[in-house]
Amino acid sequence: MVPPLFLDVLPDHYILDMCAAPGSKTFQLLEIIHQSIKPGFLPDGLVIANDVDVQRCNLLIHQTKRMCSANLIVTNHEAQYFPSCLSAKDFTRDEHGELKDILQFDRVLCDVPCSGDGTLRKAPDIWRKWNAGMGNGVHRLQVEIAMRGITLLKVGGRMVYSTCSMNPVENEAVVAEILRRSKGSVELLDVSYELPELVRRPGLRTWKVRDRGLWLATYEDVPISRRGVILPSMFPCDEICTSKLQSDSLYENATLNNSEVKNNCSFESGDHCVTMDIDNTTFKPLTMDIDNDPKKLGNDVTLVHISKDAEIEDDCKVGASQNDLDETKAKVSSFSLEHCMRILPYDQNSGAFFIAVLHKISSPHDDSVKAVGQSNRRMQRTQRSTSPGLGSDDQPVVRSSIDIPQDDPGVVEAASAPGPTDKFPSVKDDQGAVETENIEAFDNGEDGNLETKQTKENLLKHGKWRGVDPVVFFRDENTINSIRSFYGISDVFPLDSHLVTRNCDANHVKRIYYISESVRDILELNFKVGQKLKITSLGLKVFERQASKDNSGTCTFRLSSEGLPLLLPYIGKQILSASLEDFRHLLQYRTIKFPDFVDADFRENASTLISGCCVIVLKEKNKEIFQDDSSAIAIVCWKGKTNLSIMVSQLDAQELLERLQARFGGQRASGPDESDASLGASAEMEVSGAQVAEPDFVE
Ligand SMILES: C[S@@+](CC[C@H](N)C(=O)[O-])C[C@H]1O[C@@H](n2cnc3c(N)ncnc32)[C@H](O)[C@@H]1O
Repeated sequence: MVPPLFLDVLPDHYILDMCAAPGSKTFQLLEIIHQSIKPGFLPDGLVIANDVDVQRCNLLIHQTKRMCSANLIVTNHEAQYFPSCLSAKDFTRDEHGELKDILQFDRVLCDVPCSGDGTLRKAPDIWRKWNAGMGNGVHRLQVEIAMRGITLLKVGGRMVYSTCSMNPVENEAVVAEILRRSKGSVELLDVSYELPELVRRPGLRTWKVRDRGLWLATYEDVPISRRGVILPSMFPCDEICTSKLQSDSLYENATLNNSEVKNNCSFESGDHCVTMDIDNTTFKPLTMDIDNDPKKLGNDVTLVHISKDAEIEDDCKVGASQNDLDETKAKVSSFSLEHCMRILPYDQNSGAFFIAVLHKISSPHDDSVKAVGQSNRRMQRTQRSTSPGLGSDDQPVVRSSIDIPQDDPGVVEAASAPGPTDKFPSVKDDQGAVETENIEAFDNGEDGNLETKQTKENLLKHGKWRGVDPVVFFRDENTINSIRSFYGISDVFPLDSHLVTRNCDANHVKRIYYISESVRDILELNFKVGQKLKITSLGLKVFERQASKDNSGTCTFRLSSEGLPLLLPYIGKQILSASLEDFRHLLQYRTIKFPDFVDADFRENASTLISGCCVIVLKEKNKEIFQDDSSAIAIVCWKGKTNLSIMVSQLDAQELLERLQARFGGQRASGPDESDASLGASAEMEVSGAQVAEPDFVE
């Protein structure tokens, strides 16, 4: 997947994947932070993978299990209200004046929900379902999520905004709105030199908005009745504006007049936007002459030439009457949106998708904090008095997974119509604002505001999220010591304060998870601020309670397969190496009686292990055990009175057998499933001298 590749991720980065499920990009991000790390070590960074849909979160947890990462937290929030965990009461600043104790990220991936028209190739039913309203319907949410991402981004950090749509309303319009709102503290990066092998096309700087069969060139063309649905930010510029910083010939013939704001300009003429001296009746807008010759596209992203007085080339005339097109002239965005990337299916046989790479240059200025907060409140008051109410449009309504009570004023505000001079309305950005902090300048509200009515309702009294098991540090010393001693886990490997469970009752803990230092820091911050993070899953499952038929002398917690790669280099007891032949037999027959092992030494050593969980490592190159080799293959087993059984699922065992075959060759191994079915599942089979027997642990 391409978007994560533009994030320029390092192993020590704190990364937020805002809309992460089903997790293919999260997986990639985890791979990147882990890739240069030695076995038994963890990167300093972490990934927080968030999704509003709890079922999709579960899918993500399942998908990312294969990464065996202790550096992952999965959360379940509406991304636009993702908490920054700032405790308004007791925040502090470090020596550089940066806020401490606040959740901010080096990298943010903002792979937002979109209309998905770029996935047509693999989802052909989109041909039937698609309509222009789909893009218009998600634009607001996309901006809100992206703005939240910018707020949560550290100064100097990078955010990638991506969709799998080609609709400019979901793409360039969102990026332009981010730049407009951030007033110079965020820049759109030109990454044409990064990933040169990727064929990409430049972002658009001009487009029209389609609504109910009409092509709309400016917000002024939007019928009053549609202004709750079609927003100013959907247009290249919701005023006739261009950047005074842009001194190139593109705009040199335009008469710039900083003092005049015409055309119901809805936002302040700041650093990035000045108005042109125009008259609505006589003005011929600057238009773009986009060279669409595919041969000249590709890596060259500086394709946009603007010729004064040229007519807009509207490449999407289907359904638009010529009148529509003649009467409305599309505006040109003042931002360098050509730095965005459009990836088209036929350039390199992929899906179509859009990527913009943003860089946070500075914290927003204090005055912009007030301006944004005040203008939103002003706007909301206007809306309260002018709102036509819900249900007045035919666009898809974007709702969160959390049911919003009908009487919630925020919802009415969100769906109501902004007046022509209103900025883009934001839901619930008005509750208890603390206007003194820079962090909220980009915000739909600062942390206190983000704890919306809905989330407060879901956060029960004692810092516990409804429907989610609490996260608790596992500090039961007796159990930790018994685990350490049973498996001979080296003191070098820290267990204290790295183990968590999802059960407050230490006596009934079933699973214990290992968390990296970075995850632990976030968790401690989360406790400090009253558990604002709704954590669905975290860390790496390392130990599981295991009942056995004979409990004498054994440890009540077995090792988990997921956690084994991390613990392997530190395990000193209950570990043996087996020859390829015996290892294969174990995988094939799952339980083998000691006399049936081929290697006499292994037979002897296995029978003298303490009953209970143990680890069998595949012996290679005559080395006895080489646990700290990243290519070491090991499985969790159970030593019974008379036999050894693997604690690996049938499917995983089969996959491992296939990998062994690919790596070492030899006959393709078949599991008992593929053997003579007439023997029956309970029958003892003799294949290559190995016998299937009953395991001694309770499954
Ligand atoms: C394009 S998909 C993300 C794909 C994902 N990044 C991947 O690579 O597998 C968009 C995701 O956004 C989630 N979503 C929709 N609205 C959301 C919101 N308000 N906050 C967070 N996630 C949201 C959807 O559940 C969906 O999983």
